[in-house]
Amino acid sequence: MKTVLRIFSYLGKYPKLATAQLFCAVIMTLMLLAFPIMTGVVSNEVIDRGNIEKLPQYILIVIAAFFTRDFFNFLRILINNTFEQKAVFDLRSELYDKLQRLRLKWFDERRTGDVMTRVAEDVPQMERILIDGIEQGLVAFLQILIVSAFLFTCSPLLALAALSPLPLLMLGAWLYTRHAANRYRMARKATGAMNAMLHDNIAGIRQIKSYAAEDEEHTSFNQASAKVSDANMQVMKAWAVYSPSMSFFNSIGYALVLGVGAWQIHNGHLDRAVLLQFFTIIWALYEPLGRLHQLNQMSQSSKAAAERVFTILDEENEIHATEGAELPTPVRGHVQLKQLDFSYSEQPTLHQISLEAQPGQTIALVGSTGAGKSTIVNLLCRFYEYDQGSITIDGTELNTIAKPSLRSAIGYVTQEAFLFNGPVRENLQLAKRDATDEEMWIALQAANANGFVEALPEGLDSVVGERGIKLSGGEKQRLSIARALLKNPPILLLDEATASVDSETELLIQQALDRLMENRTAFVIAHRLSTIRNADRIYVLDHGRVIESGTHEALLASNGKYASLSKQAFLEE
Ligand SMILES: Nc1ncnc2c1ncn2[C@@H]1O[C@H](COP(=O)(O)OP(=O)(O)OP(=O)(O)O)[C@@H](O)[C@H]1O
Repeated sequence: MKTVLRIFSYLGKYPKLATAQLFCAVIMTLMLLAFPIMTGVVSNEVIDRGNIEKLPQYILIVIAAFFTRDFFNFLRILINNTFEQKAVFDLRSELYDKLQRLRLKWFDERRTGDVMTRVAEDVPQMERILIDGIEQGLVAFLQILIVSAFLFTCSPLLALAALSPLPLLMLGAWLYTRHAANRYRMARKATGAMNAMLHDNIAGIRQIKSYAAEDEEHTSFNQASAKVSDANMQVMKAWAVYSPSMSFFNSIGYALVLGVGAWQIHNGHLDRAVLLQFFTIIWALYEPLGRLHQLNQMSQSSKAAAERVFTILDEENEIHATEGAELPTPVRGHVQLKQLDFSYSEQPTLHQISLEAQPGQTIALVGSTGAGKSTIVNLLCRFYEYDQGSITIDGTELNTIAKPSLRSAIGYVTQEAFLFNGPVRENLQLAKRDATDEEMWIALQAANANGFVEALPEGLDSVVGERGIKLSGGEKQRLSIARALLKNPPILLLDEATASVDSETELLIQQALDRLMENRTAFVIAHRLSTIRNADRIYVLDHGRVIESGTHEALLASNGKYASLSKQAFLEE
């Protein structure tokens, strides 16, 4: 119930629309009474008393009432849809905003396809209760109230007969509702899992093809898909029992009204016209009951979807997502890590890391795979919160700085250059929203990327494809270097790409990187010997600890881990 009430709290944002809907619903429902009332009048005035001249005006009144009802229904549908679109938009926007502020750890533990299902499918699903809650629920509820009141004024005994199936209907609804939420939860979960698999497989379509794993993946997909079908079948089986049972209980009401009405007429306690009126309006009592059952079903489904959406909305934001200390400007770029400990889970990943970069220095991080180099960079970006120790930038403790302030001072060039599926221009403007074409060309030139961008069919407006699929590895790297140059941050984090490119491209990339590192503090997860040689200081990591540090020459001379690493292939020139 708490979840349903929370969904309804979204109504509060649009009180005018909600009131307008209510108004339309009341008018519409009142107009329903015109026909049975006029039937009674026609029966008395025209049929019994013979006032035939009044018939045309009575018929006109009936037509006018039907017109008014349908006109207000038209208005209600319009208002309802406006409301629906606004509410779905708001919620999706709130959810997206939240997603962007969640801790990275949260994403590490989730499947992208499932998160997408929550935004794209669960939001509209949960909104159905808002939309139909008003459209169906409100109208149905009003209709039941108004029609019942009318029936009681006509004949209390017949009205009681008409309403007698109500306890059975309520019992049925309660029985259905008790387990429905769980059935819907299973269905939403299965859909999320299937979409997660679909997302994974499409992202990895090259791997699937290259390993000729199409058939196996198809089988796995079918298994996930069958779970969705099974879960939906459970939902529909319960509905198949519930819906006709409720319809049967309604029908008992008709039989009772007929029996009690005929019996009363026989005993002279009831006018025939009243029984006639009952049969013209009684459908308007049972029809909304049917809608309330559908609404019950919908509210269970909405509830299950809403739980998945609210789980995200209730997650804690990453710390200092928007507020916190500001870095004193201009940022000089003095970065210091002192006795830093960190773990992703129970296993400790970094132990007692201490290192320092003076403003403008290049620091190379080297070490075998899994040693913790990327983790240090992740912590400098504050993608994760460190457990113990300290990181300072120009003397300000990193874990007190507001993320926008921190991240505007840091440029991060990842090993695999990630480009969004849009034009070159938009990919560059990610670094500087108001960058002019001239600024972009200067950055592209410095990154040795101007040549190939000029050669693209639409220059800056050429679309690069998903993850930059339409560009070569070397081109993507240079574009991401241009992006970092455009941002011009005082501190640079660089994870050098290991993928080999031809020597000409290598030279172009090396020049671009040299320009990028110039005049700023740079932490480089270095794979190229040239970068390492030029570094002011090299820190060698092993199993999450700094085991050596110094210049290239000094470290070679000490003949330790660095010397042995430098003989291995990953420190290639
Ligand atoms: N998001 C994560 N969640 C849990 N553990 C992680 C995560 N990222 C890395 N690790 C673990 O932390 C350890 C250090 O990983 P890290 O990526 O920092 O190493 P690295 O030195 O950059 O290695 P490589 O050169 O292979 O990229 C590894 O044991 C790794 O399995």
